[in-house]
Amino acid sequence: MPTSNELSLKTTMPVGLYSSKQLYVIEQAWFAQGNNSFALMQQAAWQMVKHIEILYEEKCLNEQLAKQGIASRPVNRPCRVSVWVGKGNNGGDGWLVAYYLQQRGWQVQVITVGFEKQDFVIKDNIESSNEDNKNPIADATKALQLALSADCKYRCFENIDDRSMSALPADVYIDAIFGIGFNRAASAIYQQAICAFNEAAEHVKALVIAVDIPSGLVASTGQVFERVAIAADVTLCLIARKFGLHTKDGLDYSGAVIDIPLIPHLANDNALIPIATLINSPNRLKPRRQNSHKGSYGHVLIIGGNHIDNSQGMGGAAILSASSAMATGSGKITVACHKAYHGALLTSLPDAMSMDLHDTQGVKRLIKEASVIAIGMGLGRDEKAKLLFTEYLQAAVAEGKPIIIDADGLYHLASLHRENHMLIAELKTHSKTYQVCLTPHSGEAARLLNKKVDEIENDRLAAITEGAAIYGGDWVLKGAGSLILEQQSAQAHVYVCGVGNAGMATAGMGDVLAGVITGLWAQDDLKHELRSLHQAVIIHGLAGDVLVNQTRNNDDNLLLVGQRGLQAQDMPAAIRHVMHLITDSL
Ligand SMILES: NC(=O)C1=CN([C@@H]2O[C@H](COP(=O)(O)OP(=O)(O)OC[C@H]3O[C@@H](n4cnc5c(N)ncnc54)[C@H](O)[C@@H]3O)[C@@H](O)[C@H]2O)[C@@H](O)CC1
Ligand SMILES: [K+]
Repeated sequence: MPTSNELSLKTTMPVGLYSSKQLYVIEQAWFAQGNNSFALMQQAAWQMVKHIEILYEEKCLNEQLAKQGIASRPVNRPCRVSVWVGKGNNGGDGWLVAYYLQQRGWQVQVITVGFEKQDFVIKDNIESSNEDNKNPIADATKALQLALSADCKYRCFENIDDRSMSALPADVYIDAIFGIGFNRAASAIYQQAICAFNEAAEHVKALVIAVDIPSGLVASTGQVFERVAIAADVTLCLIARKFGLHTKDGLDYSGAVIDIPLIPHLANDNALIPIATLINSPNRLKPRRQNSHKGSYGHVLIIGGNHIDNSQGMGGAAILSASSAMATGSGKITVACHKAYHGALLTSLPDAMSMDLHDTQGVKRLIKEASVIAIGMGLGRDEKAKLLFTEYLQAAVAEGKPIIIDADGLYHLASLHRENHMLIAELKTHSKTYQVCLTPHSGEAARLLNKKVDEIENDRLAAITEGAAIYGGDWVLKGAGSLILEQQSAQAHVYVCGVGNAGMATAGMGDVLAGVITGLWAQDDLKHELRSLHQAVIIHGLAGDVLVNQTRNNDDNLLLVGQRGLQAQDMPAAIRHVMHLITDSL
C-alpha cells in the first residue's frame, strides 16, 4: 500500500490476468512448438530457487535491521527449507526446488501429501518415461525421482495430530501442494496438511513462499474453501498472472506476487487475451484551463437520502455521495433528498443546492438540467421509494442522461426486472448510447441476478459478466479486489482494482464511490479515459489507502492511522488529496 508521498511518484503498469484454462492453453502451445515440458519445469524451479535465496536474504537483512545489527541469518549452519509437495506438477516444481536448494547447500526436508509407498520406488530409466511429452504427470514423477536420487530427505504427511510436523524447524517453508489444477474443496488429508503447514510455519516464524499460487486458492476465481489455504508471504507466479491472486480471498493468502514469466506469450492469439486487467495507478490529469467556470465542470444530481414514515433515516448516504462528487472537482451539485435533511446537507456541504426528493416535478426539472444523475443512495426500499425510483429513472432515460444506480436503486431495479418492467429494456438500450453504471456489492448483485450471495462470490467474473448482459451498462462489483466491467466498443473489458484496503469495509463507502463516479463523469473537460469507471474506482481506493497510511494533524505532524475506525466521512478530503496528487503541476 503506497504512502501518500509515494503516490505522486509511483505508477505501475497494468497486468493481464489469466484463468487456469488459459494457462494450460499457453503451456500446451509451448509444448506443441517442440519445447520440452520437463525442461520448462526445471527452468521454473531454478528461477524460483534464485528468488527464494534472495527473498530469504532480504528477510534476514530486515530482521537484522529491526534488531539493530544483531545478525539473524544462521552463521554456523546451513539454511533450512521445508518443501511440501502434492502429486501434481506443482508438486513436481517443489521436488525440483528441493533438489536444487540441496545442491546449493541448503538443508532440505520434503513433506509429501497424498503419496503412496510405491510412489517412492526408485525407477531405473526415468529419461524414457516422458519422451512424447503427452503425459504431464510424468514430469512430476521425474522430478521426484531426481530428488530421491540426490538423496533428498522426505517424510509423508500422516495427519494433523502428528506433532512432529508442527515442530519441523525450517527458515523457509515452500508450498508446492496444489497449483492451478486445484478447483474444488480439498479432501481431508490435504486440508489437514494445509492447516499443519500454516501452523508450523507460523510457529517457527518461517518465510512462506507459494509455488505458482497458494494451495487451496482457486486460480480462476480467487475462491478459498472454508478458509483453508496456505497463507503465503510471497507467491512466485509462473508463466502468467492468475486472476484469483487479486480478487476475493486471493488478497488474504497470496502475499507479495513475483512474476516468473518463463515463456513468451503470443499477444495476438485469442486464447491469450487476459480475462481481466489488474490496475493500481490512475491516469494522470492535466491542470484545468484558466478560462473556465463552474459550468465547465458539470452539474451533478444526487437522488437519495429518504426519510421513511418518520422513522428510518438515510440522509447521510446522499450527503456522502454529494461531498465525494464535489471532492473530485465537479462544478455544481444538487441533492434531491428528503426535506428533513436539507438543514444537515447545508451544514455539512453548503456548496450544494437542495431539492425535495418528493417534489417530483422539481426533481424531473433538475434531471433535465443535470449532466449526470446518481440515484439510489439511501432512497429507501418501500413502495413509495420504488415509485420515485421508477419515475426518476424513466425521466433520466428519456432525457438521455448518464446514470449511476447504487444501493436502494439496485434493490428496485432487481424488482423491476422480476416484474418484467419495460424500463429494464429501455435502460439497456439507453446504455448503448449513454453512460450507465451499476455498482452492486455481492448481496445486491445476488438480488439483481436472482442468485445466492455465495454463487456470486464463488465466481465474481461470471457474475459481473452476466449482470452486464442482462441489464446493460458498466458495472462495479464491489469487494476485495473490486471488479470493474466497461463496455468498450461493443466488447466488455474487466479490470481488477489493485488498491484500497479492508478499512474501507464500512458503511457509507459505497455512497462515496457512487459520488466519485458521478463527479468524474460530470467533468466533460476530461478525456474519456480520465473519467472512466476504472479511474473512479482507483481514485476511491487510493483515497482509502491515503487515510490508513497517514494524515496530518494541526501541527503539521504526521498522524498515523490504521484501518480500524476508518469512516466514510473522512473520504472526501482524501479524494481531493488524491485528485491533487494525480494532476500534473502547471
Ligand atoms: N511442465 C509443466 O507442465 C509445468 C507445470 N507447472 C506447474 O504445474 C502446475 C499445474 O500442475 P497440475 O495441472 O498437475 O495441477 P496441480 O499441481 O495443481 O495438481 C493437480 C492434482 O491435484 C489434484 N487435485 C486438484 N484439486 C484437488 C482437491 N481439491 N483435493 C484433492 N486433490 C486435488 C488433481 O486431481 C491432480 O492430481 C502449475 O501450477 C505449476 O506449478 C510449472 O512448473 C510450469 C511447467
Ligand atoms: K502452491
